[in-house]
Amino acid sequence: MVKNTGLILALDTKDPAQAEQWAKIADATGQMIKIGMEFTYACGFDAVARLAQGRKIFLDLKLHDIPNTVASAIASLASVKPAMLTIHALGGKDMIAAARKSVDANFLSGQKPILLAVTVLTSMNQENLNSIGISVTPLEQVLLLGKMALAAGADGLVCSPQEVAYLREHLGEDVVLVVPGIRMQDAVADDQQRVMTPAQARQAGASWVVVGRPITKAVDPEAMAKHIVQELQG
Ligand SMILES: O=c1ccn([C@@H]2O[C@H](COP(=O)(O)O)[C@@H](O)[C@H]2O)c(=O)[nH]1
Repeated sequence: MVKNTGLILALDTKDPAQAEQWAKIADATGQMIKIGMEFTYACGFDAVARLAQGRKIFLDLKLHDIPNTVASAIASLASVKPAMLTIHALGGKDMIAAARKSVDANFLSGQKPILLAVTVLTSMNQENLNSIGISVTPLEQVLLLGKMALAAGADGLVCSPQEVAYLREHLGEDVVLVVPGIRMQDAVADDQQRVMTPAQARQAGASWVVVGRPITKAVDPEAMAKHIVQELQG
């Protein structure tokens, strides 16, 4: 049976008023919001905390540094109480294990964020991988990093929708798979390379899809969010 897939709305803006307006769309459709580097660096953590009030947030800062630095950074994020948090799988198993330890030590039980490891960015294709010295396919690289990250303590993975069915086959039904790289049929992909539609991502087995521009740049963002929620419910 195909499970339902949740929608996470990416609030990629430097404007707190704009972010709040989009967050209200997520509230109205009962969805989670994603706050990333753009908003956090432009507006600061007080603004992140204000947006997070009464909401579930996915804090997508893609931490990637030496283990001690990542662990300390995660401790500093505890006050924001994110529901999900990202680190880069490319930081390796020691960094991921340190992130796991820090989540367990610094968040109250019941308030621990889902620790997600970003595998291969959805903006990368085979040529991009080759250019950084990786000769396997995106599919193989995502599985390799995914297995390593889960063994080191991550709760789930960020990958493209194109890898989801393969990961489900190899990693099982329970792993949390959060999936950006979502575009409507025949829409422009922007800087995304490995894309699928919301319905295809659901069919493949995504736990959550992350959608930004297809909603925020739509003529009617709320109507588009509702449409995507419907697609995700089959
Ligand atoms: O591999 C990744 C990891 C994160 N993202 C983030 O998702 C959204 C996608 O936005 P769109 O406008 O729908 O393309 C964005 O915030 C990225 O930072 C990703 O795209 N790929």
